[in-house]
Amino acid sequence: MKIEDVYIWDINAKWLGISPFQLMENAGAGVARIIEEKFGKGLKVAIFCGTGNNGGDGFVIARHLSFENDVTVFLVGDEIKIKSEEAKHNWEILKKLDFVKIKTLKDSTQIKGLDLAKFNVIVDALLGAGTKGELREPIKSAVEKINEYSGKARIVSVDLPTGYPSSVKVNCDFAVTFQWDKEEYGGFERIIAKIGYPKELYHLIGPGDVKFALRKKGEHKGQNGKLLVIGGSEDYFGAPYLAAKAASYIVDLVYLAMPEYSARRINDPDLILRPFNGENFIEVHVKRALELSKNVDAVVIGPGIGQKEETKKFVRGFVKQCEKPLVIDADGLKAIAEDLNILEGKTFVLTPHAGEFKILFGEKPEGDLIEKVRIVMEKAKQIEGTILLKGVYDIISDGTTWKYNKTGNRGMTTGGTGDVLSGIIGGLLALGNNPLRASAVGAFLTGFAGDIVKEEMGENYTALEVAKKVPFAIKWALEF
Ligand SMILES: NC(=O)C1=CN([C@@H]2O[C@H](COP(=O)(O)OP(=O)(O)OC[C@H]3O[C@@H](n4cnc5c(N)ncnc54)[C@H](O)[C@@H]3O)[C@@H](O)[C@H]2O)[C@@H](O)CC1
Ligand SMILES: [K+]
Repeated sequence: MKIEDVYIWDINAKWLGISPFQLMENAGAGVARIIEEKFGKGLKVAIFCGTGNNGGDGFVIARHLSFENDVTVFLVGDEIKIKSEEAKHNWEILKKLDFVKIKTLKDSTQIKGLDLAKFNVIVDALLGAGTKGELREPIKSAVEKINEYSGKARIVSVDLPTGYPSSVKVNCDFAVTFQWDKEEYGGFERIIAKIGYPKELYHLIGPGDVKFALRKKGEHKGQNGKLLVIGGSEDYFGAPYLAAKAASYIVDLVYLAMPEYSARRINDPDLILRPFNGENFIEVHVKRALELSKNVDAVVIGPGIGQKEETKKFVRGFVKQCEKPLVIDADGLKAIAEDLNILEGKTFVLTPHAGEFKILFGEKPEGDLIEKVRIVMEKAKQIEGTILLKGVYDIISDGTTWKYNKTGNRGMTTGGTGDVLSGIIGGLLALGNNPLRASAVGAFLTGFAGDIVKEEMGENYTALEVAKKVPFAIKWALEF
């Protein structure tokens, strides 16, 4: 696992209601259990704690070990610097215990004079994942003190050897790392303690994914994404409009390419209209559509584009030559279903519901979540692209991994929510997200926007209302 994944999962775990108190308790209990398993009981243990949450884990370890061992806690730093609620809570408990000795070490001279010879286990709970820059005093002296006993006592680091990855770091026998071994870690022995994260974190999309997908890049117009939406026909003008409108809340610029006939009905200053002559897209339009695509970061094609034979040829012609990441939706899916080979070598997302999935792949995704996942993954692997199967649970796979989404409600069966979804995915692709993340976050945000609308007006709403709540869904996630 990467540290980036852990950042996302921490937020999603909180969203599931898993509290920092639970995690800290499990972390501390896990380390204490491993220490007793490895070294037995009746130990003399020194636990060096910092004032952050790594230190908080140390307070919990002290309590767990105190039952059958002789424990001394060295708090390195001032008690008033213990900031987080969970660390403070565990510190207050510790202070009530008569059988745990506590010594506060506020400066390095106190640390330098310490004699630790009587301890057979030293726990390093000074600093962990929150370390910034070179070690400062008095932490630095505490690290040096611990290292004096390297080879004499068993040294166990909590999460990370304090100081890692710099050269001044605790020289531990092993570190107890939580839940996942991170790819970035190396050069010290690690034992993993699970701390109560459920399997959902691998697959369920939450606000952590959104935060990660929406980090702003530039300060200039156009640096935060340019999207082209191609859709509309003599029969439909609302569908491409909804896709473009939704995307306009995510990227800096949205170009909306539509047949002139229906483009005349659009009057929205947030969008840049690019009308094409006639009533429907036809093959001769491919060249100009490709030119437009050169100026953007991603393209959505399909909403309301219709199913005329000429139009389907246009879609296939465009997709085949387009070099930008693509979202192919609605009637666009029906056009490419006739020749999936044109997708070869492309970066793309297909967004079918179950019926469109059957048209694309000749098989209806049925069964429970796991069975549907199997089918979606298999097809994604086959076409070497990303598929988002829309449903009560949206399922997303790029053929290698899969995600699912549970936001949304019954009201979203209203026409046009699929167009909003494809617009948002397009926007997220234009921001530089990979297709899996763009689709996953797109599904989450669309459903969440729908949930916000439902809160306000019940289940009888329309897709435009969903699009307009997208910024609120994003704001909620970013502030989570
Ligand atoms: N979900 C999570 O995030 C979990 C985190 N846990 C623990 O929480 C730790 C992270 O906690 P925090 O974010 O509070 O960070 P840390 O406790 O690792 O460090 C923060 C503290 O270190 C000080 N500090 C930072 N850089 C320093 C430097 N170079 N020299 C001296 N002092 C420095 C800061 O002023 C602050 O007091 C993890 O390593 C792990 O041990 C566990 O409780 C399990 C769950
Ligand atoms: K540590």
